[in-house]
Amino acid sequence: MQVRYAIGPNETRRLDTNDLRENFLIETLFVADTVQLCYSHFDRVIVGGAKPVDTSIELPTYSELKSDYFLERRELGVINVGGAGTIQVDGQAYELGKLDCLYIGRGRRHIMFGSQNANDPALYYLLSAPAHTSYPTQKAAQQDVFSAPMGSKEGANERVIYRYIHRDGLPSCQLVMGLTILQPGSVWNTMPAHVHDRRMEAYFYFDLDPAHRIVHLMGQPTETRHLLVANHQAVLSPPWSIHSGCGTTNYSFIWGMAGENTDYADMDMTAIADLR
Ligand SMILES: O=C[C@H](O)[C@@H](O)CC(=O)C(=O)O
Ligand SMILES: [Zn+2]
Repeated sequence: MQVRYAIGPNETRRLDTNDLRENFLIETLFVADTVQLCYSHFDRVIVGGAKPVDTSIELPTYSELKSDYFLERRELGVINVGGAGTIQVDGQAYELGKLDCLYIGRGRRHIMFGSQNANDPALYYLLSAPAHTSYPTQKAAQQDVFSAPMGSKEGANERVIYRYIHRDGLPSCQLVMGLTILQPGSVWNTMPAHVHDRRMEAYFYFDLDPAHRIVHLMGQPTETRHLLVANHQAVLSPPWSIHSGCGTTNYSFIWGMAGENTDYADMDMTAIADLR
């Protein structure tokens, strides 16, 4: 498991391209028959991916956690961005099609990730945060969750936002999680941009043509930086940072947060004209 320390806006403004990428970009989430994880000290969130191809894979525990099993003190949100698969949670099977979500509560010991077809493996995006209590393990299918169209063709940001884990959806201790799908011809996400100093956020970009890139904007609203991001890569957004992006074509992304509250609408907006 990689470990990333939390750094602040004063150090961040002095970083060059490589240092920015080493601190905030997670390049590799899917490696066949493994779990890849990155432990961030921003709200102690773990971001990762599991890609079972020829075999099912068990979520291991890690020496960094000093726990008997991964979810001893944590909760986990999972969204499948690949082919159909099954997740076993203490022997109970949950089938996840593409864009279905599973919330797994604190205290669940044995988590097994499987694919139905090795030629079209499941790709499980993982987001975990410390948890003070145990909420029920529940699946949310994409067609059953709250969704809202956002943006406009004129703004090049016509998109649909799906909320899975949040105050009015699947309950959790800290996790808030969902995804956004941009329409063909739309390229901008999250503009006007916002911060929420009470929560960190991670963006995971998917369904992006491998030849294309996202120009992801981060930093304080008046001190922005950018990261060039490829398909299946994730960005850590500190609580003090904006998170917004413009693609060279359309794409989708999973957003996920942890911190002070599970209120999706808690955002402090910045006017576009105030960005620097
Ligand atoms: O805090 C919430 C998040 O940044 C996202 O949900 C924003 C987003 O999906 C979008 O504008 O497309
Ligand atoms: Zn946000």
